[in-house]
Amino acid sequence: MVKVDRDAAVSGISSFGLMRAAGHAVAASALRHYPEATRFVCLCGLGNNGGDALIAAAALAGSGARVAVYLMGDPARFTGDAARAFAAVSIPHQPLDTYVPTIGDVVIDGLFGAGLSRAVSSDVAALMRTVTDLTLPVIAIDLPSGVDGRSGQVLGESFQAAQTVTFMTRKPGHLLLPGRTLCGVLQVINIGIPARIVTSHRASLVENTAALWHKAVQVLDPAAHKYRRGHLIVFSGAAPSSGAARMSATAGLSAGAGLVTMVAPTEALPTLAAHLTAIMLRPVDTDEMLSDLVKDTRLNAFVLGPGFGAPDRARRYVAALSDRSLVLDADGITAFRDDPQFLFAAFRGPVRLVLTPHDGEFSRLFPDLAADTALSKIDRATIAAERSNAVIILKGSDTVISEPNGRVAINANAPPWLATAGSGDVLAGIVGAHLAQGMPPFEAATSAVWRHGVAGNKAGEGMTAENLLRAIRPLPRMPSSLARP
Ligand SMILES: NC(=O)C1=CN([C@@H]2O[C@H](COP(=O)(O)OP(=O)(O)OC[C@H]3O[C@@H](n4cnc5c(N)ncnc54)[C@H](O)[C@@H]3O)[C@@H](O)[C@H]2O)[C@@H](O)CC1
Ligand SMILES: [K+]
Repeated sequence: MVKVDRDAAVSGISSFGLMRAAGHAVAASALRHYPEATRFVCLCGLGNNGGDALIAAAALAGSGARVAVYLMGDPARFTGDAARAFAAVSIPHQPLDTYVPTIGDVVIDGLFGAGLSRAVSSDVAALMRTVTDLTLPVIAIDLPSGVDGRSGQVLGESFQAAQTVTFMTRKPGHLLLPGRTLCGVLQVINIGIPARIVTSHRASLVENTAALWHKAVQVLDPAAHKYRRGHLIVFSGAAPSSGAARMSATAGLSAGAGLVTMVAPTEALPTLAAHLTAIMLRPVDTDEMLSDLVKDTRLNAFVLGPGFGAPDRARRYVAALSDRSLVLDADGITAFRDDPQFLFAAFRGPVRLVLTPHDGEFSRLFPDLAADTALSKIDRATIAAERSNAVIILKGSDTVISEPNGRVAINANAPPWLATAGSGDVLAGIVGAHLAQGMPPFEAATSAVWRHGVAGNKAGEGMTAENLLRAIRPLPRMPSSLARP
C-alpha cells in the first residue's frame, strides 16, 4: 500500500482527497450499521488514521448525529493530511484520557492504522479493555488499533471491532490470526485509487481461492483412466500406528489419485488388509525393497510421515525418494530435526517436496525462524520455502502456503473444528493425490488446503477425521472471471 499510495500521488491523485473518501466511507458505514447510536465517539491518533477519523466525525456531525471527538495528543503535532483534516473540520475535541466509555456509544477507532509501530501504551490498553468489557460496538478504521497490519499480531492490546473499514485491498493482518477475528466484519472500500495502480503492485501474497489454482485443476480430467490419474504411494508405519497413514491413503483416493498403494512393513500388512479394500498393499522391509519399488516411474507421488515412527528409516527412505514428488508430514518432518540441511540438500533443483508442518514441527526444521518474534507467519513460511526449496504448508486456522519463488497464499476457509486428530493426515493425502495427478506443487498444495477447508465445513462441527474423509468434494473448475481475486 505504501507503494500504491506513492504512485497515486505521483499520478496526480490528491492524498487528502483519498483521506476524505476514507473518512466519508467510515461515516457511511457507521450510519448504516448503527442508526440507533446515542452518540458516535471518534478516537483520533495523531497519524493519518486519526485524520480519517476526524473526517468521519465531521461527516457524522453534518448528518445530524451526536458526535464526540477525543484526541490522543496535542493537535499541534498533527502533520500532513491529518493536520489538513484537523484544520478543515473545526469540531470540538477533548483529550483521550477524559473519555469515559458509556453504554450507547458507538466507537469509531482511528487511533492507529498501518502506522502502528510498537505496543500501545498502558493507558490506551486500559481504555480498550473498558470498551470491550462494556461490549460497545467498535468500527475500526483500516485496522483495529493494536493489530499489526503486517502480521495480524496484537501489539500490547487491541480493540475487538464489530466492523472494520479498510481501503482498496486487504492487508495481511486482515487475514492472519488473531487479526482476522479482531476485525469483525471487514469492508474493503474503493477510495478512488485507479485499479491499474493497485494491480501494478499486486503482491505475490494472496488469499487462497480458486483463482490461484483453477487453471491447474482444468488440466485434470476426472474421466481419465485410472492409470492416467497418477499412482500415489503412502508409507505406513508399524501396525499399531498405521491408522494415520490409512487416513492419508483413503484421502488420496477420494481426492482423485487413480491408484493408491500403501507400502508397509510385512508385519503391518494383515492389519492394513483388514481395513482397506480399494487401496493396494505392498510390503517393504528393507532399503533394497524400496529401491526396487521406486524403479517403477509410474509411481509419481509419495506421502511419508503420518504414523511412520522410525526416524532412521524415514531419513533413508526420503533420501531414496529425492528425485520424486514427496509430501513429508508429521514423523517424516521430525526425523530431520537434527540435520534439516540434509533434507534440503536432497531436494535441490525443480521443486518436488511439500512440507506440511504445524508450528511444533516447523520449529524442529527451522528453530531460528520459529524463535524470531519479529517475523510474521508469512515471513516464516517464505524464508522456510527459500531455505528448503520446498512448498511449505504452515498449518493452523490461518494456514500459510509458500513456495521458493516467493508466491504466498493465506488460507481463510478452515472452520475451527478442523483442528482435530487425523485432520493433518487427510490433508497430506489430498496434497499427494493432487501431485499424483500432475498438478505443480504450489497449486497442488493450495488447492488441497482449500479443499480440506471445504470438507471441514461440509463435515460440520464435532466432525471426526472419518467424517472429513467422506466430505471431500471435487475441486471447482471455474473460469477465472468467476473466481474471487
Ligand atoms: N491509501 C491508503 O491506504 C490511505 C490510508 N489512509 C490512512 O492512513 C493510515 C496510516 O497513516 P499513518 O502512516 O499516519 O499511521 P497511523 O495513523 O496508523 O499512526 C502513525 C502514528 O502513530 C505513532 N505510533 C505508532 N505506534 C504507536 C503506539 N503504540 N503508541 C503511540 N503512538 C504510536 C507513529 O509514530 C505515527 O505518528 C491508514 O491506516 C489509513 O487509515 C487514509 O488517510 C486514506 C488513504
Ligand atoms: K484503527
